[in-house]
Amino acid sequence: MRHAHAVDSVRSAEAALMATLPPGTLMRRAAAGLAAACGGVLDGGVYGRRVVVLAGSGDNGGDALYAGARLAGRGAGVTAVTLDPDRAHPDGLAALRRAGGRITGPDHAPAALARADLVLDGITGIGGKGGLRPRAAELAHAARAASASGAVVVAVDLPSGVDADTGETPGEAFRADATVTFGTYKPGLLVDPAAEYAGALRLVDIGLGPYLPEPELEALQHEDVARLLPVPRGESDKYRRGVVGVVAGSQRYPGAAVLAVGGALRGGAGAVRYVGPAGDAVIGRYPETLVSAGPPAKAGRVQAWVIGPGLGDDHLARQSVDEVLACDVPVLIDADALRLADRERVRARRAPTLLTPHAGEAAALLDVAREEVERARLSHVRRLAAAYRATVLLKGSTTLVAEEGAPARVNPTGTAWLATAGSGDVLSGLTGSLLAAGLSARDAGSVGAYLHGLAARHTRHPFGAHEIADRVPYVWHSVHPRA
Ligand SMILES: NC(=O)C1=CN([C@@H]2O[C@H](COP(=O)(O)OP(=O)(O)OC[C@H]3O[C@@H](n4cnc5c(N)ncnc54)[C@H](OP(=O)(O)O)[C@@H]3O)[C@@H](O)[C@H]2O)[C@@H](O)CC1
Ligand SMILES: [K+]
Repeated sequence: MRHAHAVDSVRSAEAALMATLPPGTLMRRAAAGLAAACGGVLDGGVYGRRVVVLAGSGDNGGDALYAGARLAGRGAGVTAVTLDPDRAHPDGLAALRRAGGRITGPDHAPAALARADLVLDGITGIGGKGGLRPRAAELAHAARAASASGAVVVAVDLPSGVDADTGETPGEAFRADATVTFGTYKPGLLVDPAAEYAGALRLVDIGLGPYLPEPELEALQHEDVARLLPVPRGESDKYRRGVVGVVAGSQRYPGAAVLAVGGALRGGAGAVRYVGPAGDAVIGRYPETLVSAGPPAKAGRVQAWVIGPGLGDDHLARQSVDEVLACDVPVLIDADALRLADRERVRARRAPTLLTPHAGEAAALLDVAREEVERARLSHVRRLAAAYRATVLLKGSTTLVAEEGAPARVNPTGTAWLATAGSGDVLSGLTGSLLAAGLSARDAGSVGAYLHGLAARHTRHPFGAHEIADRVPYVWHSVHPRA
């Protein structure tokens, strides 16, 4: 599992750890890890390469200057550009001077950057507030130009200008090829739009671990998913493995039913029961489906319901949403059903409810503009989870799963190729199937998003949504070969 902690937690852990160590130890650890990581990103090694350190006035600049000193010690030509020469980290400057580095002011930045092989962004880290101020923004522009001419930009702890806690980018920010972060990930490194500025992530262990509280955010890795995947046992039969009911599709959109059932068949439940008017299309593609014309209340027992893809909003759709919400089993609410599900009824449910909106649907439920949700995804997914007292999976470039009282989850496997018609229908079926197989709403949401993203990454693009469903068994096997 990858963990991300809020700035306040990092600061408290740092203070507790620092009290046990000689002064300067943590910065030395950070700088050593940073310098080693820089060596790794420079093809052909450090010796003789031109490094430009952009140093702000806080400890983030200190880290960058100390790392610059180490790189100079390994034979790099290092120039530090201090944003404010009178306030730059004095010990860091002294270390760099001793190692043979040059120190200059912002006026000389364009010339230095034009020849750089490597740029270290040490303007702000977790102490940054708001978008970059004008002089720092100019350096970010100059670094972008250097990057376009082939320099590698490495952000120190965070790309300067992104919000560490929220993943928001309130103004100008650095764009990095890689970010070397210290002690723990920060939410802003994992959540878009900021995550897009961070490039490849590298964590340097500085010993904070024992002092960190519960994370703000976590991201499942292969081994976590392998542990959570439902695996049939010797005594399993199709009912014990779980039956997932799918209420989807309409005369107008039969394809949504086919895609949701396609996802559901690949999510580990023992059987898929389809309820709705698209039974012929579903059976034509997936003859193993148990089909009934409806309504859901008469369809027979299921361990979880998925309702919404292509459902429409006619009388039948409303009745189906009512009946499904009345069931005492987990329910996944997607697409059209999000609009039809009464908030108070969802809040009153005792069995788990999982809402799976994209940004536009989440915005409509919260009565805000879509751009607001996209700008601050983490806070909006949390607001929605609180408003509905439910688990919420917010789809998008970095899919998030939130539930009150637990760390939010961010999906690390997403790809922009998933922005294709019907992709959400497959996800809802797949995730509902995991619910029926016994996973909690939070686990089902995050495992569903993980497999869905991974399947897309392993499908040749451009692809149609049904191909994602077809690819799930392959990635399931790659995550858990023995299951
Ligand atoms: N915690 C840990 O465990 C460890 C932390 N470590 C390191 O310390 C870093 C935190 O250092 P920090 O607290 O000194 O703050 P930092 O990020 O340098 O920023 C403050 C400076 O930025 C400026 N500034 C602010 N906003 C700005 C803006 N929009 N645009 C432009 N400038 C802006 C602000 O200016 P001021 O407001 O003072 O005028 C001030 O000069 C952390 O990220 C990590 O790298 C490691 O060494 C080891 C362990
Ligand atoms: K930085």
